[in-house]
Amino acid sequence: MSAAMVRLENVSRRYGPVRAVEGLSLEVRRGEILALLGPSGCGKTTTLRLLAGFEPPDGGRIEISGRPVAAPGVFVPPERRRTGVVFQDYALFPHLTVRQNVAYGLGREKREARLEAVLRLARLEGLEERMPHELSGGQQQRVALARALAPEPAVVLLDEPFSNLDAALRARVRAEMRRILLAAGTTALFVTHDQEEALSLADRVAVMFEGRVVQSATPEELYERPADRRVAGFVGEANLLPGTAEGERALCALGEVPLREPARGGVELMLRPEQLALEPSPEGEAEVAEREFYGHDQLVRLRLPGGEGLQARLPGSIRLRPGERVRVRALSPAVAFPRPAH
Ligand SMILES: Nc1ncnc2c1ncn2[C@@H]1O[C@H](COP(=O)(O)OP(=O)(O)OP(=O)(O)O)[C@@H](O)[C@H]1O
Repeated sequence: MSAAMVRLENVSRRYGPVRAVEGLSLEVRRGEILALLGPSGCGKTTTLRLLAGFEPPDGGRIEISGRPVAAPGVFVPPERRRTGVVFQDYALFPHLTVRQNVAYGLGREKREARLEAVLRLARLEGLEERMPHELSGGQQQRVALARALAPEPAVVLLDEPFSNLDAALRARVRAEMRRILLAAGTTALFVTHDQEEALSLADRVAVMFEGRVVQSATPEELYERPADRRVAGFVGEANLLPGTAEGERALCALGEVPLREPARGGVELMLRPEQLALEPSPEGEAEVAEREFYGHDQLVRLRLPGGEGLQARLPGSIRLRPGERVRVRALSPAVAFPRPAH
């Protein structure tokens, strides 16, 4: 396993009575792209600012490349942390050309060779003499990324890097950014509130709620084995059903369902909509309530006899009508959470 390039240990930051970051611990490994994912106001931007050194933490320890940059009695200023920052609005210098923007912050000795390499890496050849206002949003973002990468930082920090781009452009720019970061071999941490962005771009995702990280995992692990119901609902759509676990399986309104991890007693079962298969049957336990057709697939809302709702994601070609009865089967094991206390 590669060493941690960035380490935050029990870091806190308050603004008056607001605990923006509270006991946060997190590691970013050398060469990985980590997404810090959480709802608005959970402290993502504050974490990024603490890492960049724009403000000091109230407590805890931050290390970059094995060196403490913030700890009791230690505070290394931003320009000596070896971090590159890509701001949400890119913050390009409007009166400087693309070349001058990227060259900013490069020492004179290394400048020419490194500048050409970074411009090529970020596919900015041919745009070097343009001014920022003469560029598209995606191109501006590549300039901001090139400027951050130019001094070969230990870690690149990106704040909501796609929020200024329209939806159609986002997926393409995302793949492009991943390609550039991988080619640069850099360690990167980006913050986002968009689960799709986090899952599709990052090697690992850290989910943050109320100032702390509650789970760090690969995108697949996070989606398939969320730590609790809140993470489950934040990283995707989650069906939650009460059940009784008996080791490797559980009993619930769908009958017997296999479990990912053995459990016993009262549990709450989590099944993703695409884990459910439906079969029309007059004796089926569920009734089709609604159907949303998307072409490539469809979302079918079901009602169980106890009144609980369920959602199933199915190929668009399967025809089901509201009012029809269906049998519901789990195609893969459910995750069992402890039953919430009422
Ligand atoms: N300079 C500040 N002064 C006072 N409160 C602040 C300051 N900066 C952030 N906060 C508060 O700290 C909390 C965390 O803010 P932060 O910007 O880190 O969240 P975020 O997860 O990045 O949210 P968003 O996705 O909306 O940008 C919020 O309640 C915010 O209002």
